[in-house]
Amino acid sequence: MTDQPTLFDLHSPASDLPDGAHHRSAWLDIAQQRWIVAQYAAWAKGPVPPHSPVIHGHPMSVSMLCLGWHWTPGRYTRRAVDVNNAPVLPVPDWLVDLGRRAVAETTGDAALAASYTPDVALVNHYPDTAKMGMHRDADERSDAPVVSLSIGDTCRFRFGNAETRNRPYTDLWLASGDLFVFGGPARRNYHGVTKVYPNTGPYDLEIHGRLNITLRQTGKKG
Ligand SMILES: O=C(O)CCC(=O)C(=O)O
Ligand SMILES: [Fe+2]
Repeated sequence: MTDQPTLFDLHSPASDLPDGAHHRSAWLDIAQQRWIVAQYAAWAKGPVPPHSPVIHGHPMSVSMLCLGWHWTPGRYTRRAVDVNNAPVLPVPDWLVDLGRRAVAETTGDAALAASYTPDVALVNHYPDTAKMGMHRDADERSDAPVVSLSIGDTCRFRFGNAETRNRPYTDLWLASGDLFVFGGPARRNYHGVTKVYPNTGPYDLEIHGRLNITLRQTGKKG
């Protein structure tokens, strides 16, 4: 029990975050979260099922579902080259709209929000013991922000600096419905998920573990 987040931990000060990184708690209400879980169930039926990408010979502990473009380490392709070579589903318009609202509300930059057109969504499902090592989202040519939505179990999220996987970094807790946006000077900062806290999500969501959606703009043409 000692490694469960305490009430104090859950209110980690957002002011610790570097410029360009923003955290909004409970940004999605429970009805929106439930609806997104239902969309996930539909996406997971295919044509490309969730899969664990292999990095340096090791499968990731998360299972990933891609919309818009398929991600494999280092590149985006239209077909799921490492799964079944089927074309991935498009990014739905409601998700693009949600991304624009997220950018507008966190950055206050209306022009940036209006031009934000995420063409890929990576949907990661974290079972109880899954983690994601410190990495940079660096396979996109565009500097447009990354918008991240969390649903289900709470995780400990580590947001660091652009140079190394090590300190300085900020640990914060992403709970169900939370929004995290990183762009501008923080767009290439290292980040990762160091722990998921089992059974901490809303009891009435039809998902076990944690779901995270990141929206990105690849900068790729057609
Ligand atoms: O699960 C998260 O909160 C972060 C996911 C992430 O960093 C990624 O998909 O690149
Ligand atoms: Fe990432």
